[in-house]
Amino acid sequence: MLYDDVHKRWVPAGSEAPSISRVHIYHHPGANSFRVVGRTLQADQQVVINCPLVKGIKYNQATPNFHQWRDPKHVWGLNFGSLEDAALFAHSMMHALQAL
Ligand SMILES: CC(=O)N[C@@H](Cc1ccccc1Cl)C(=O)N1CCC[C@]12C=C[C@@H]1CC[C@@H](C(=O)N[C@@H]3C(=O)N4[C@@H](C=C[C@H]3C)CC[C@H]4C(=O)O)N1C2=O
Repeated sequence: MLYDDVHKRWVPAGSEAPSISRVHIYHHPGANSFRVVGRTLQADQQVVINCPLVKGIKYNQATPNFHQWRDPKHVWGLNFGSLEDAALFAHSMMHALQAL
């Protein structure tokens, strides 16, 4: 999800209706860079998030299954389908942020 600062509300990332997506953190070892990429599970595999991780990002676990962070232009929010997914993603995110 993306936070629409003008209307003060969360909106689904990507241009289509809200849908379940699979979100990965990709590591590029050569550049030691990380990127969060999410695609819808539907056939179209629309990319709904494609966010490079930069040093200093504060990953906020607002609730056990809703985590959020800011990049220069957006505030991203992930509503996890399970607490296990949330914990796993947070663990990977914290690892990435420490490696930067
Ligand atoms: C200093 C700073 O940047 N602080 C940021 C947070 C932050 C802190 C530290 C580092 C990075 C960041 Cl990102 C901040 O406070 N932000 C970032 C943008 C939005 C927000 C500002 C105001 C609103 C008020 C309510 C609250 C909110 O959105 N809560 C969620 C919520 O209302 N929802 C989502 C789920 C659960 C809730 C937890 C699912 C959909 C909707 C709903 O439940 O229907 N807000 C925020 O989080």
